[in-house]
Amino acid sequence: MSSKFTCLRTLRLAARHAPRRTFATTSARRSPSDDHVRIVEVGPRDGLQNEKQSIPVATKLELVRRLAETGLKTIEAGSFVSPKWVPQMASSDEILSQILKSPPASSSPITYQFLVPNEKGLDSFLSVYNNHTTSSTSSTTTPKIELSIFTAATESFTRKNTNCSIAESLDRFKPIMTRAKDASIPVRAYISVALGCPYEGPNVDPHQTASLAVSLLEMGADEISVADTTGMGTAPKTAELLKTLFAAGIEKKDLALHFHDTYGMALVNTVVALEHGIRTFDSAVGGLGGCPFSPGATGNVATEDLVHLVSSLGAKTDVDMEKLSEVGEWISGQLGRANESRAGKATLAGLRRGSKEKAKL
Ligand SMILES: CC(C)(COP(=O)([O-])OP(=O)([O-])OC[C@H]1O[C@@H](n2cnc3c(N)ncnc32)[C@H](O)[C@@H]1OP(=O)([O-])[O-])[C@@H](O)C(=O)NCCC(=O)NCCSC(=O)C[C@@](C)(O)CC(=O)[O-]
Repeated sequence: MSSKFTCLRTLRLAARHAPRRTFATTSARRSPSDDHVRIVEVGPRDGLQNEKQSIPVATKLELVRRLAETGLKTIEAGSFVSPKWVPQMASSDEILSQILKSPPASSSPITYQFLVPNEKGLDSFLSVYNNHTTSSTSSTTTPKIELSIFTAATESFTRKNTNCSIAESLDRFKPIMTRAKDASIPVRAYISVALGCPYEGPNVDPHQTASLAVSLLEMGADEISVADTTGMGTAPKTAELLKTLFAAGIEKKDLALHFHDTYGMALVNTVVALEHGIRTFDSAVGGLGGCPFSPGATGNVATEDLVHLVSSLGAKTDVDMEKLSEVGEWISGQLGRANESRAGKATLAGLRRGSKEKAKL
């Protein structure tokens, strides 16, 4: 154990002082062009995992189907974690199976992502995945599937979330990475609580996040999603974190940012990240979400608000704002919760006004 911590400390020091480095990965990285922002819609997973009421699989699948029609190209659809820890995600095998069996209709190919915390989760995932991706299946109709692993920038959160230390979480990932690469499945890696921890407070050392990102990229991760799980992030902290990541040799195209909007700072932090050249962001339709292991943290930044922000800056997401806003309103109604997207609600109000005026003519 102590040697792993020593190793992390060494990496951390290296991240502080090292010249820029490059990482070899096996799959093509996404690098959206400068005026294009890639959105990873996490509503069906991060958005639903914390809901206390049981949500029918049909509703989850309907959410995925409706999101697929909006122009979103990456949707996180479930997670193969322990049902004792996160009961809401227990149906992820069925979700994956249905997506593979009858992919939701969409105008362009969609990538679906699933979380796996350990080899047991990977086994469950692969038993469904391999069953559907036999040689008889046409690769043009099979949707793209990716895996996500997750760790955190503080020991306390890692322990609460995954019942292990940070070093142990990295050890768990090594066989997952090897087996995923053998199956040609890209792997995304999350680093939670990078801008504030519910157990250790708002000041999380950005060098710790940089060290972890370096380890995960060296292990073969195709993308690092750096998460502000608690929403404690601010504009200066976001800028400092990004500068630290870049100084450690991590490139813009390696990174996604994942903001929760607990303090209403998510869009401000997004602008800071855009100014630093980041072009991939995670969000959840209707502002759904919250992590069961981050008490008090509220939803992800709403996808509708993110799309509106990006378009207000003259950049593109290829997402149909009206369709997306309808999805946010629909899923909020299904869950009996308020729609948290201001831009979504404003868009719908505008649509209703427009149709009333048309009806008068
Ligand atoms: C990581 C473990 C599994 C370790 O959990 P553990 O209890 O240490 O594992 P274990 O190996 O001792 O196993 C305990 C029981 O769980 C079972 N088990 C063990 N693994 C699995 C599995 N994969 N699938 C199904 N079952 C599993 C295992 O079979 C056993 O069952 P029992 O013998 O007691 O009947 C557990 O801590 C866990 O599932 N945690 C869930 C963490 C989670 O889902 N958190 C939310 C997602 S992360 C997040 O939201 C943050 C993110 C990504 O959005 C970014 C951000 O905003 O920060």
